[in-house]
Amino acid sequence: MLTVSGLEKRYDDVAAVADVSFELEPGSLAVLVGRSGAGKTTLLRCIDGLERPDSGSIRLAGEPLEPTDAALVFQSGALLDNKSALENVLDGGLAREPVWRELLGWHTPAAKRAAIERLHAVDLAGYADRRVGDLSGGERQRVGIARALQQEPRVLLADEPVASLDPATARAVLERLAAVVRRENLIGLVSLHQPRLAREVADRYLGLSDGRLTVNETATEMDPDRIAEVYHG
Ligand SMILES: Nc1ncnc2c1ncn2[C@@H]1O[C@H](COP(=O)(O)OP(=O)(O)OP(=O)(O)O)[C@@H](O)[C@H]1O
Repeated sequence: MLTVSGLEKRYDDVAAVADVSFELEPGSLAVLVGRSGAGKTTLLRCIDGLERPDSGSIRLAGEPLEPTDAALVFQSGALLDNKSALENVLDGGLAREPVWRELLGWHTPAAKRAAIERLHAVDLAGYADRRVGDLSGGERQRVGIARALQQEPRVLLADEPVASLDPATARAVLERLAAVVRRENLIGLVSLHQPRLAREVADRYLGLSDGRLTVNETATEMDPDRIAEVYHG
């Protein structure tokens, strides 16, 4: 269980995240919704350890969440175009390897095997040697997911992971992400701007408004009108 309690992050006089508390279960995908500026990115960055909250706590199974417990899916634009899909995925795991390996860019056979499995998990089994710059937007985004999985996270986070994709590709990428979360019993939290896609993958909705948590409901508790309201209100 991921337990966020009383989380607060301020930028000068703006509370980007204000007294936010919720719990998320392993094996389920929560969709984070809210208008532009509601605090979604800030919340995801706090959980990933990229921002230091001003107060509150983030715990995993009762222990403080370590930075290596969570991985944020890289935006596809942040991948290295001149490297292969496999190399981009392997780079995701570098933080877990000794510094000398990181400096030399050497990877163990076990890390390579794991990276190939990650590519397989996102339906890119035959793409290991393909240059990322030559892949489609949806394929690139799936490399981004595989790269995050290479960190062996228990919490998988993504900020607008399908924003730049056409609807059919966006659905395929999200379905793959949801399948991995469920199969590997991860705690998934993804911000999404598209209500229709959210309906297809969400196990739970978390809604932010001016930094405050205004929605925390399971997908089965939410009727379609309410989902529309959450997105527009
Ligand atoms: N580094 C920063 N310095 C100052 N203010 C910031 C910073 N990052 C975010 N903010 C402010 O915090 C609030 C929340 O921003 P955040 O990016 O978390 O919202 P968001 O819901 O992710 O928005 P969007 O959907 O547009 O990405 C906004 O008022 C924003 O201007």
